Amino acid sequence: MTTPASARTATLRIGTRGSRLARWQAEWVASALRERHPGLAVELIEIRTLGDRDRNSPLAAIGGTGVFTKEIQRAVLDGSVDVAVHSLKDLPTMGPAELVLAAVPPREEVADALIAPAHRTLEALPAGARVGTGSLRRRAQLLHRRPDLEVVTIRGNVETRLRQALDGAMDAIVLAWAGLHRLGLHGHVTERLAPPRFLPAVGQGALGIECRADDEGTRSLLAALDDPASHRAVVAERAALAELEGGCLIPMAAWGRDAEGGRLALDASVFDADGRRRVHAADSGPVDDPRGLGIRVASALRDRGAAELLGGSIRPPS
Ligand SMILES: NCc1[nH]cc(CCC(=O)O)c1CC(=O)O
Repeated sequence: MTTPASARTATLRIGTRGSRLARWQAEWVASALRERHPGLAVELIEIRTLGDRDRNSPLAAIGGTGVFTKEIQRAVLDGSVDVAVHSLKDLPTMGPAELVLAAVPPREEVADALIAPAHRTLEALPAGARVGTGSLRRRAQLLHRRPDLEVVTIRGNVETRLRQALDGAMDAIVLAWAGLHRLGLHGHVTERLAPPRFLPAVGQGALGIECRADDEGTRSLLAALDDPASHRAVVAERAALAELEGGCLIPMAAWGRDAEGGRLALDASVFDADGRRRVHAADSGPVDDPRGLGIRVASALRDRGAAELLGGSIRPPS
């Protein structure tokens, strides 16, 4: 039997990472739930992930995909929380079968953002300028356009990375527009790196809200937060990524969105590590088959040599 929202007495517990961005996102979900379900009690439970405990190692070295999400998923599986709120970008495509992606709320802008206090734009950066990013996808796209830049690996939360550009340790950094906007830090952005010119990561700008697949009560509460257009766009992007057997650590970019004629469109690219080579594919399909579209675009990428490019890219050691 499904428990109607109004009949629920226990507090709905939301598991979140402790970073300011993660807490903002979980708070957003909590207030949206309270708004949709008056009387519902919701609380946040902070969970430390491997990615939070080790702030210095490159992500690829500390276990690759899922370093920000596994512990939160485990808490949902063992019942210590009911709901996990993730940045969808950080959520591996292959998750535990007992969990379901119950809702994808309206997506933020998917663009990346350049913060280059002195030079303002990618074009205007001088040769040899130091640009900080921890993302292979951003690195490859930056070097694809500007092979003369020095791309420097940086890690840390949004605020830590932003400081490195503002205090002059870097000439520029690239971050997701969405995270900066949510934290009210978008005033520092000097150039928007938006598709189709600069393609985002799979799931960028979207939240992924998970719960146990057999928890009908929670599923129906979460369904009220789902935005079907955002949901199908990320399902298409994630299907393409899964089909290429990639995680968040491969230099792949994708951009799904509703397009003209009531169709769903998907662009995707993969790069080699230094951005010299790029393989691109684009297609569209009916809105009710986002997975099919993702798989078609992935096989087009494969036909154009994607596997060969990715074979030479950095992989987690284990
Ligand atoms: N990997 C970290 C991460 N995960 C989600 C976001 C930003 C928010 C989003 O893309 O939804 C960020 C920071 C960044 O890439 O700048």
